[in-house]
Amino acid sequence: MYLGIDLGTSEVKIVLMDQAGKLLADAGSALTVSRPQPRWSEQDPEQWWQATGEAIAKLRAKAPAEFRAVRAIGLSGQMHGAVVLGAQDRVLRPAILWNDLRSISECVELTERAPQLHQIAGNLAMPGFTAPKLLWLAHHEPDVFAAMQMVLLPKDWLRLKLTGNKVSEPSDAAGTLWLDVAKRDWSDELLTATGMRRSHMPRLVEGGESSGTLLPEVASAWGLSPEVIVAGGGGDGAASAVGIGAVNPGDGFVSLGTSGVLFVVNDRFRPNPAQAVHAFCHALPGRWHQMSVMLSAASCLRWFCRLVSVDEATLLNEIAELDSAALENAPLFLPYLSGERTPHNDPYAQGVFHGLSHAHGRAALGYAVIEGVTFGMADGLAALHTAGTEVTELSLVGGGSRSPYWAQLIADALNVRMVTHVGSETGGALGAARLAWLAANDQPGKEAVICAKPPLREAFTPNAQRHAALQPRLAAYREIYRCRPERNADAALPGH
Ligand SMILES: Nc1ncnc2c1ncn2[C@@H]1O[C@H](COP(=O)(O)OP(=O)(O)O)[C@@H](O)[C@H]1O
Ligand SMILES: O=C(CO)[C@@H](O)[C@H](O)COP(=O)(O)O
Repeated sequence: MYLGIDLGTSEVKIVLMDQAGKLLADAGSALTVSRPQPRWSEQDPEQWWQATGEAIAKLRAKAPAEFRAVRAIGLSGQMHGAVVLGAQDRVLRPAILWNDLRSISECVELTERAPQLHQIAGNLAMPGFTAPKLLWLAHHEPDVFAAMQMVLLPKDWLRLKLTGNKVSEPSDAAGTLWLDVAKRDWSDELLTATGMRRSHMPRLVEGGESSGTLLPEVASAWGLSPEVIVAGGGGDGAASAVGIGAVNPGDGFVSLGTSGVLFVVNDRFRPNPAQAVHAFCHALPGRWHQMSVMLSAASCLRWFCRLVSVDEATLLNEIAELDSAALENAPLFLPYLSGERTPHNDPYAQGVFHGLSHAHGRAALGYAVIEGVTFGMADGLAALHTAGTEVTELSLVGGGSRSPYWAQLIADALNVRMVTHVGSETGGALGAARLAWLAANDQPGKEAVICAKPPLREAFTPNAQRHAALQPRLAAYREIYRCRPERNADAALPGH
């Protein structure tokens, strides 16, 4: 048996997978995000650890005998977050998350300090990434920066709690802006630009390699053997890719989680910073990927559902009842509730409802929300096209993949066949379990078996008529962003 733990933004999700790759059980425990100042986004790592313990207890109760047979654990997690450790591995402040936008001017500074940044890291400096956060700390919390001995990514901090080892792996490390992405190793030049050294960084293993075994006290608390291996794992994008078998060049998926991701596998490092496309390492050796990232995707739906006191499934049913005239006349929505990365790299971008009238009820507004997120994905796909990447089929993963209506809308808007697989909604957790299986297995040819595509659940073929009908609305959506008000001077981010 293998466990996959995905430290998401809204939830820790854990899956139990058997030795045939079948999902036996899953469990989760919710997380909250703290926003103590505008544009800040933080979580207390202790909350991650507590939620992981709760989810483990739920999972063990569901399948006690199978749980005891776990041989290896894989980790997946929200990327880019900075967990700053001092002496004795003490956490010095709340973790600064991937959707935190405080380090805007530090991105400009970092780009000036490291002119080679785009070539080495393959990405624009964006406030969500880890390196600018540390420059911000140096400027605003110099005592914390001076006491810092190590920076860990969120899932790698969980690993420290599980194994006592400070280890990361290339797929998540690529999102720090400290990695030489082509070489899959830390870059001394980029570290120096942030006032850091290699000794501040964890050791690197590949995602399907062992990073250590469970600490005896954790093994005993969880009822597992201390010989259980913890695999390198992956950032949640790369781990989700492993979970749905997107492991060969050209394979890709769309993730509708808190964030929105369009991910395509490459056989080599293919940076294209001009379009704010991310170019990172895959969780499997010798492979990279390009990715467009929306800072708010299904989280826009959650936000709207809370505002109008309805759950997602009910709202989506109401949306499905709208006729074509109602869809054509629905308001437009810009999903930039926490700025945007691809294609704008604009932390100042804001959400908009446009074109409201007395005729609109919550279903029309709800439609506008999911359509706006879908148009954000269409922009992401256009950015990947400019970066030379073409796709004909994409898997859909994450919480948003529970809605067949939304899957069809994405197929129609992107003009790409969308598919869901068994386990699609579990996102990175399934991929983490597969990486654990890889780490615990030394059979030749194991990757083709372990990382195969899971059974197909549903396919959504693009409807040409609907694609055409959506084009004027997509054009208007793009125009509304172009009409945004002037921002202040430090909005001059690279690529913006
Ligand atoms: N039935 C549904 N249809 C569409 N979206 C849904 C549904 N149920 C939940 N969601 C959305 O899924 C999102 C959570 O997805 P998840 O992949 O768990 O996110 P994360 O990994 O960021 O924690 C929420 O924003 C929620 O609104
Ligand atoms: O910033 C990114 C990828 O670059 C996000 O994908 C985070 O990794 C958070 O993911 P979710 O919580 O939405 O799964």
